[in-house]
Amino acid sequence: MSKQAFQDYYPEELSHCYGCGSNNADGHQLKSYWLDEKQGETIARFTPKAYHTAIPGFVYGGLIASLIDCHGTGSAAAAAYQAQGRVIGSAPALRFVTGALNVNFLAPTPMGVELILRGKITEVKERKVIVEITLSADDVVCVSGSVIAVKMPATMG
Ligand SMILES: CCCCCCCC(=O)SCCNC(=O)CCNC(=O)[C@H](O)C(C)(C)COP(=O)(O)OP(=O)(O)OC[C@H]1O[C@@H](n2cnc3c(N)ncnc32)[C@H](O)[C@@H]1OP(=O)(O)O
Repeated sequence: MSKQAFQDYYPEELSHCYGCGSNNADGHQLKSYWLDEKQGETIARFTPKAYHTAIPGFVYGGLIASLIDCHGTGSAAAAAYQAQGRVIGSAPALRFVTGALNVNFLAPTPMGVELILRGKITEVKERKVIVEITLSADDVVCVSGSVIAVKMPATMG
């Protein structure tokens, strides 16, 4: 696993994201890493707080969607650097936003355990990266999803 999170390379001015920005004290501050860079596999971990409850004992689906979203866009940025043979974080910055987010809730996600997000890069183009993601709790895949990440338009930053 890589030591530094992809989000740690985001510049200060782009680190306010509710899902993964280190400058957002009220956000989730999700951190994503390479699990196996050669295979295009990434990982993130998150333990929901009590207020992330949907029904007592189970995690709110909107939280799960945002974790998949940010693990996807972070993984996309890392994959884009990799595809260009560049060191992650080097200038000019490569940043991705969500073009499309698909989430399938396969089984209820229990509260009280660490959730594991695994990403697999399935397509890398100059302006678009697709990441397939699963979310597991206690080794059970509770959610699958995908993110179509598109290079951040100049109008956004
Ligand atoms: C910096 C870190 C930030 C972390 C971000 C965290 C995640 C977020 O919450 S981001 C905020 C939510 N997202 C947004 O607000 C984005 C708003 N949308 C936009 O700005 C634009 O529609 C944008 C950038 C997604 C696409 O722009 P557009 O000019 O249409 O892209 P374009 O260059 O034509 O398309 C590139 C590729 O993406 C595909 N694509 C674009 N949008 C979509 C979509 N909605 N669904 C599927 N595919 C899409 C195109 O088909 C094209 O694919 P291909 O190359 O295979 O033909």
